[in-house]
Amino acid sequence: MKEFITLKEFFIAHKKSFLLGIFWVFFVDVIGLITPKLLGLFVDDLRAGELDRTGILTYAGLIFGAAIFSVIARYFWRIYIMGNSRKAEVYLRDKFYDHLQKLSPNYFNHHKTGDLMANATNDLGAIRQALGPGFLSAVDPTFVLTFTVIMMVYTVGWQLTLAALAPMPLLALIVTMFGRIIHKRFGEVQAAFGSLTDRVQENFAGVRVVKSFVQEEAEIKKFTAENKENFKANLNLIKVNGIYNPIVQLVTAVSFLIAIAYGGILVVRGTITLGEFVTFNTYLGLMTWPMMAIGWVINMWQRGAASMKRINEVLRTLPEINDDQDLAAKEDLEGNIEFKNLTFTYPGSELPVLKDISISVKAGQTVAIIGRTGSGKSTLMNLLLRLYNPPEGTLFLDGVDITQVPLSTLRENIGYVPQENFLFSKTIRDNIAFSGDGYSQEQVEAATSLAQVHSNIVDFEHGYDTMLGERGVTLSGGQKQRVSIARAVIKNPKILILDDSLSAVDTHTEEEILLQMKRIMQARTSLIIAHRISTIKDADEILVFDEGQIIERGTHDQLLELKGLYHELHQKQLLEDQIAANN
Ligand SMILES: Nc1ncnc2c1ncn2[C@@H]1O[C@H](COP(=O)(O)OP(=O)(O)OP(=O)(O)O)[C@@H](O)[C@H]1O
Repeated sequence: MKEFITLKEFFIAHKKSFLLGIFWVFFVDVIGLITPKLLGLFVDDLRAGELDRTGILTYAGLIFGAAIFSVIARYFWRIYIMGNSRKAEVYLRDKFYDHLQKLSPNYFNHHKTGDLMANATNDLGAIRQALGPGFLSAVDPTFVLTFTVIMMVYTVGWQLTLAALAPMPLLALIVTMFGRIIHKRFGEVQAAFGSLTDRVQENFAGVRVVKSFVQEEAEIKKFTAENKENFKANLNLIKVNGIYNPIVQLVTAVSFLIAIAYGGILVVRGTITLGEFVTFNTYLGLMTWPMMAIGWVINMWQRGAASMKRINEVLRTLPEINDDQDLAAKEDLEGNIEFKNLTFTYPGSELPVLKDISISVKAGQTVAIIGRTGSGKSTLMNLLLRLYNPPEGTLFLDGVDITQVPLSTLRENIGYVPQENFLFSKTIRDNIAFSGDGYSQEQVEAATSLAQVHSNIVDFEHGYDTMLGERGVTLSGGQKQRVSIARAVIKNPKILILDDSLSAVDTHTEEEILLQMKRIMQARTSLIIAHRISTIKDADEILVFDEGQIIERGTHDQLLELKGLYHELHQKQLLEDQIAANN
């Protein structure tokens, strides 16, 4: 139960409607006690021959009136109690999503999307069930059981009441025992579902790879196996529920057996009237549901608590990358970057990916990085964006340690074109204006013109309103790259990072983009990672990376003179260009 502390603020804010919900349950349960009493009096009056037509109609009218009150009150308990559970679900889902947005990229490297989706759907559903039907089924039976036992003793005395309720401790035992098994099996259902969602999600995301490797059949088989596991887990839960409910009903039937036998004898002896016997049995009937509900409630609360625990585990994960508490307010950056003897190892890895890197970039300069794949180029940019934490004292912006620059200032001042050009399933305009709502059409077009993609966009039937992704068109690799560039430059950033962002555009377009960029980036800093020498040859400084180290550095001409790796790459690319031209 302590897991529900996460919802403390919610409970406090909504205590009034919780109390109102409880009031309406109380009201319904009190009305529920009237009907059996009326029924008993009716039987006794009928037996005594004291009822005429008006008397019968009066009883019928009273019983009907009680039913009407009960119906109205039930409507209100539903509105308050179920309504609150829905509100709690919304509150928690917002909190959960909010927290996920704050977690570092590294968290998502180690947690499966399917599991997080299961948290956001199944777990939140189980919590809602606990707070809605679970809460109702705790309050309602408590009232019903208490009031009914009092009324039973009042009507027929304690002996018959005690005798009829004798099997109830057994029921409590069964309920607790089954509760544990059900809890365990529910956990298995959750795990199986998480695994299934994970497979589906990954499969759809990688559909092109699956098809190009002709793995449809193999994937279908794997899915079928997971689906069966999911089915088995659910069936195991159904089986235990299937035994549980009849056993509970059997125990209640024993109660009735005692009530009829012993109660019948008391009527014959004249200790109680027939009407009281009817009232008592009707009360006993009222107790069946609360008795069953005890198990149901325990079950539902256990599920809810297990789900809450899983959600709490996520909520209690602190973001690895966060602003220091006593951070000086710094709202702007000039764009001076300095890496000082930086050595970096990814969290959880053993070997460093970057070794003793020292680079100094003055505001307005363009520095380019080239090197073999896996040599640590993107890692350097990840650190500059503080997607990972660099060791203290190794990375400075305008002379301030990066850990002392507020994250919002840092990221708002960087225009980043990632290697994977992820675009959202939204319109092209919305994708470009992703970093803010206030961009005008002119600003969007200026960005796309710079990125040389404006003419492509206006050629689409819906122009800037063209939907991308699952619900729309698929852009070519080069178009995607250029839309990504437009998305970064529209921010007018102090620092622009292009991570292999021109690889899919032809050399002529590349030249155009670079020329335009040079114009707007004069007072800004650019870091360009590329594999093609044509992209970087005009940079103020070019760094050649190999196995996490800078092995050569200088301008294009200086590096050619060195006759090292850069020279080798240059020769290779010249040859490739010549072959392409000949073809
Ligand atoms: N999140 C991570 N956790 C652990 N290791 C990582 C992580 N990201 C990258 N690496 C490793 O760090 C090394 C450098 O990767 P990085 O992406 O920086 O190389 P790169 O030079 O940009 O390569 P490419 O030119 O292919 O993009 C690789 O060996 C890679 O496997």
